[in-house]
Amino acid sequence: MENKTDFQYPHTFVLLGASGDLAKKKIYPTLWTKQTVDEVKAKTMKYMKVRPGEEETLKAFWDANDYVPGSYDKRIDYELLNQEISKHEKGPLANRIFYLAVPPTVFEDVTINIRNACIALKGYSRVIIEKPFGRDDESSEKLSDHLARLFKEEQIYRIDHYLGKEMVQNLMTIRFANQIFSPSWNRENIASVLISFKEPFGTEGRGGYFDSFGILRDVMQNHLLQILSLVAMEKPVTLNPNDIRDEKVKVLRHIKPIELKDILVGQYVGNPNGKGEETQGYLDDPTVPKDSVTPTYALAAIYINNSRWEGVPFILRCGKALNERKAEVRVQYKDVPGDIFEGETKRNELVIRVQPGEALYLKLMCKSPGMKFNLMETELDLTYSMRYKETDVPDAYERLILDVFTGTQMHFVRNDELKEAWRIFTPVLKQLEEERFKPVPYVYGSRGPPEADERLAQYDFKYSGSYKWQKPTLG
Ligand SMILES: NC(=O)C1=CN([C@@H]2O[C@H](COP(=O)(O)OP(=O)(O)OC[C@H]3O[C@@H](n4cnc5c(N)ncnc54)[C@H](OP(=O)(O)O)[C@@H]3O)[C@@H](O)[C@H]2O)C=CC1
Ligand SMILES: O=C1O[C@H](COP(=O)(O)O)[C@@H](O)[C@H](O)[C@H]1O
Repeated sequence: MENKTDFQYPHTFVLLGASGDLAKKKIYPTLWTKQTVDEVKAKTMKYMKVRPGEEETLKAFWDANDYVPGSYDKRIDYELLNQEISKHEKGPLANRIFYLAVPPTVFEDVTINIRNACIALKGYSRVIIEKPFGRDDESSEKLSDHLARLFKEEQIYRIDHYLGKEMVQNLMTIRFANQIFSPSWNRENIASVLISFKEPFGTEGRGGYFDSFGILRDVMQNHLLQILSLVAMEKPVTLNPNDIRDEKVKVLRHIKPIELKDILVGQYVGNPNGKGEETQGYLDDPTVPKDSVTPTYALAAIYINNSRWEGVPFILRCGKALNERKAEVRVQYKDVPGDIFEGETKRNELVIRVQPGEALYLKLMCKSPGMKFNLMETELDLTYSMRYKETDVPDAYERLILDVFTGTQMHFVRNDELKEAWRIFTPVLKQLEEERFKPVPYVYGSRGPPEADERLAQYDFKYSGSYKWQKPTLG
């Protein structure tokens, strides 16, 4: 039987929303890393990572692009698109991938028109979709039902680009290919798990979109919850994508909907001593309503009601306009019982740094080197830039788009996962919005609202303040 993903056959990649922000910043640069239209090209060029010597390949890449203008809701335009694609489909097999980088308002029209006018006749048709997958359980289900009427689940690739990040993909390996972690990965040994996302910039004039979603929908309900499920799930039966996603769904089903008492929401205010953008608070963004209560920061404690995790807080924390860019997982072990070191021991912590600079480090206690018998905090450290100097870590979208070509759904969100995620978040989102719950302020460029550190302590995450890291020097 012929291999339908064989790259000798034409694969048409249709980017709906080619002139938009997502296309410009993520999709074209990804496709290139390996488009026509001078307009698209001009907008995109500054985001393309072009290495010396790749100029010819870049030219060939742009030459292979066509731009078909049209309306999202007019079938005739899709028929023209279909004709355009067909021109390139010589030979017996040809596949089509449709990337929907379009606003949610046109989503239904676009998918119906693709289904009615653009389905491949000589190969597979796959659709890649990006969040928002709805804004609550009801709207998400409506969208899922709509898609299910048009496409089979195996044709739908729901992107959560965090699932394409090196260290997120590494979570399963760290957990299930190392006997050292498996026996301690439970409530007996682990005090808390902290999963953080921090960005050092605010909405910068793009608050219009953000304001109707907020950080909980933008980051927590998807990226952070996906990471949580990989950290907490049971070992899958095999590496088959459905076996893995079965386990992710199972662990999510053990989580009750988040309650208001377990959530802290914040909104950034300008820093009067800052420079440029830093002086601007969220409400100063002209595209944001002046009385907006949309959170730009959130911390939530999630409990997994199963025998492995009962009582262990999984703290999800995310925010914009903070002091740094960072995404990481901190698995904090419990205090050593029966301490013989007069309270000097500090908790072990396994840190999985997703970005920037992939790293895995385990904080542990050692005797300080030398004659004394003092304890000191130190680490076992795997820093990717040091250990894997020659390896180019691909961008999340590069991996994920390649997965679509090859039909690998392991790193994509299945319909039932999405349903569970909305079940967990919808009640609290509704409550926050219906009560117009006021977020606590935090200063642009800070670590977030001071109240967040109090919450961390409340949820059994201990910060010692004494750990000092010495960056290894070469030689
Ligand atoms: N391989 C590598 O590249 C390694 C790098 N390092 C670096 O060393 C430095 C220190 O390591 P780190 O693991 O952060 O250890 P720390 O113990 O210094 O800090 C742990 C985390 O606690 C949070 N924190 C800071 N202040 C408080 C507070 N008052 N209350 C509660 N939480 C607080 C910070 O995160 P937040 O601000 O997000 O709350 C911080 O990341 C970091 O810059 C780290 O990147 C360390 C080891 C290996
Ligand atoms: O999905 C989103 O992610 C980006 C952050 O992605 P990263 O890969 O740069 O960490 C965030 O800026 C955006 O608000 C959100 O929608």
